[in-house]
Amino acid sequence: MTTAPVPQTLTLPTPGDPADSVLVRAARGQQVERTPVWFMRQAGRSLPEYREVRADVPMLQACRTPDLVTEITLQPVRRHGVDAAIFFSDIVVPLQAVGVDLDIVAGVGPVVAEPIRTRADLDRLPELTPEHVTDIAESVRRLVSALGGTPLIGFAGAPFTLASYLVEGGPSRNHEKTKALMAGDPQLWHDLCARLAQISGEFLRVQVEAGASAVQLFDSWAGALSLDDYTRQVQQHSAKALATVADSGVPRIHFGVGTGELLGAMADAGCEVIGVDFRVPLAEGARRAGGRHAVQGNLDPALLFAPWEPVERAVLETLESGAQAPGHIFNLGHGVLPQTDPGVLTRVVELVHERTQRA
Ligand SMILES: Cc1c2[nH]c(c1CCC(=O)O)Cc1[nH]c(c(CCC(=O)O)c1C)Cc1[nH]c(c(CCC(=O)O)c1C)Cc1[nH]c(c(C)c1CCC(=O)O)C2
Repeated sequence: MTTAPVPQTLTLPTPGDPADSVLVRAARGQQVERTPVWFMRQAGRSLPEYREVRADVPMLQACRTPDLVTEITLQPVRRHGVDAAIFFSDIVVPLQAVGVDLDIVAGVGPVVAEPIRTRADLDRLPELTPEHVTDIAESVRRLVSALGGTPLIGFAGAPFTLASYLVEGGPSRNHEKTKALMAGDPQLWHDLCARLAQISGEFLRVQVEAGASAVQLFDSWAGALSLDDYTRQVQQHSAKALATVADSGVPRIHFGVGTGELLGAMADAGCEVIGVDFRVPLAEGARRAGGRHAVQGNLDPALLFAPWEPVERAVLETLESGAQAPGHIFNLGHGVLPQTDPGVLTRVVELVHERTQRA
């Protein structure tokens, strides 16, 4: 056993062109000299340097302050030497930007003051324009220049996951009000999702135009749906959000949790990479997606609390499974848990790089 490594001091900006980075090439299924690795929620409470800068600043205020967004986004890149930065923001930021009264409550998640459940409620939800999020474009531009050859991943929440927060009024285990609306008033449901697709798609476009090298659409809670409901009620709206940035040529990653039954339908929504959670082996995920997509994932984030040997074994098994897909971006099967030892994350990055390095 070696001791936990000291945080690396990676010098930014790194050399190179982010459009030609290992992350972007792996996403396109092209040859790479090593398997790229980054972690969902790599910026956040697992890092002491994050807790320090966030100490007196509410989450949404931090997301709208370019100095803080830039610093927090770069923290895990400097510390872990990951192959991509993910833009520090939240899926509810564009909703707040168009005027939805909401807050992110620590330990709970997004809480919406006036949930959207009627036609009149929907009429109060405007479309997103670039003017709503000039600070987001500014943060992205600063990051792209600070990162150099390291790609920045932009992101947005998918219509279903955003609708769940808006309709329920906050986090939900069963999504019962959302499913009741979907079944009880299909026209209102589709109109709500169409508005959310516009908002998500535009939020992605703003980030891509400011220089993001890839995007991820988070449909975190889509796994709560049957394949039939997903296909009839949700897929077309996620497809519309993803199509907004299709012409840009940046790779699109599509991810949700518990989506083993939905991977084919999510792949068909229009993406280059399918995110696979820890419940489905990557090779099987690639097969379910139709055999043409690169995969991203999928180490169980809870496993990082185990001793190093089983962690190492699982990383190697993940790499072996991922090698059978048309391309592999190493990640966790969901976000980094707040109590995770960041030293273990750094060791995972080193292990992935060491074991996959090719001449
Ligand atoms: C469902 C969802 C949300 N937000 C997001 C999703 C999709 C990803 C997923 O499935 O986890 C997306 C998100 N939220 C955040 C990021 C940052 C980038 C990164 O991955 O490093 C990303 C990509 C920051 C954040 N978003 C949030 C935090 C924690 C806030 C804090 O540090 O106080 C961070 C770093 C808050 C948030 N926001 C949301 C939740 C459930 C929570 C957690 C609440 C809690 O446990 O306190 C909604």
